[in-house]
Amino acid sequence: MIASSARVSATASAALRHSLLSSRTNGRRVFSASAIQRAAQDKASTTSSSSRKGSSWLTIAALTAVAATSGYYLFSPVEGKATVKKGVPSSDVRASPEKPSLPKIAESDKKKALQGKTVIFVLGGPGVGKGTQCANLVRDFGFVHLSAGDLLRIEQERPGSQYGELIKTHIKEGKIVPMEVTIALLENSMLASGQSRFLIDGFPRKMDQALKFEETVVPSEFTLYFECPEEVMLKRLMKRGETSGRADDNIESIKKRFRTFTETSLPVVEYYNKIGKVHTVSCEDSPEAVYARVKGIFNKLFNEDK
Ligand SMILES: Nc1ncnc2c1ncn2[C@@H]1O[C@H](COP(=O)(O)OP(=O)(O)OP(=O)(O)O)[C@@H](O)[C@H]1O
Ligand SMILES: O=c1ccn([C@@H]2O[C@H](COP(=O)(O)O)[C@@H](O)[C@H]2O)c(=O)[nH]1
Repeated sequence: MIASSARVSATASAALRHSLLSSRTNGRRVFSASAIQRAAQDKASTTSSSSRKGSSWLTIAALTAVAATSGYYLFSPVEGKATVKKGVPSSDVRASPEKPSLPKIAESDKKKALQGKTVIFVLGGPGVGKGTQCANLVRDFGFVHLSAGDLLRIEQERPGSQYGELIKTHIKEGKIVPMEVTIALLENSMLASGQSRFLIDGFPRKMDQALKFEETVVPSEFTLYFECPEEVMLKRLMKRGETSGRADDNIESIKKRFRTFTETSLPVVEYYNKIGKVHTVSCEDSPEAVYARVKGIFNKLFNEDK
């Protein structure tokens, strides 16, 4: 059986519940950077057992949340260690002295905080229904849903983000954003949530991302793969595009996304399939019918007859 969720303080989980934001696109829920920061700050402030700043992982969660919103955590590895150094990201030597100083987050503390976390990768072509099904799993199985695409869109719009422009052009072109950005966003969100079970939606999209995430964050339990013919996904995306406001829900971007998925992301599914770590679900039917299949898989794996 797969590990169940960790205990979190009532205040912290209430803060997290209240701070979950609905995305503009299709009602799916994700942690926004500011929501994570608020929740983590509440969480850290309720922790009396933390003997000194930076010593408990709850504090780490708060720091990573601050880092997530400041962008400092991204691209700041020091000699291979993901540390935050005196508020100056190693890639940004122009950082001004008035920027806040962030204490170091030791790799070993991060590792400890992430130990035993359950991660399920949710993959499938663009518009197959990953977000729709993840929402059901959040409701019924207490998972935290982290959509890599949504986290990137939030980062793209964060004032002052040094990655905004890069993310924007990659998304429009259906290209894959450099993995350092996406992995940092995912890892920060996992740490800040303080929760134990994660659905990582739309990631990894490339083999190197898969290997890096499993090596530096946490190995995945399995991949939930949603299968669907391209013409069905196209129809869904075009319909969603009528109201989503997404820069990539248009025919030109959709074609590019399909190509990237087939050429770059499908090999990830094939890799996990070869080692027996994929559950495939056909997605042509109604959302309810698809969920009945998904639920069947999760009921067996998590031994919870919902
Ligand atoms: N089984 C289904 N039948 C019909 N429409 C569906 C089904 N599942 C999802 N949809 C609709 O299709 C659109 C795409 O679904 P959703 O956003 O969940 O896909 P996604 O895989 O998360 O997309 P993306 O790859 O862009 O992240 C949405 O408008 C959603 O309401
Ligand atoms: O790991 C990831 C996830 C997403 N992207 C980029 O975002 C868009 C949209 O992703 P959705 O999953 O459809 O929301 C995707 O086409 C990529 O450009 C990424 O680079 N890496």
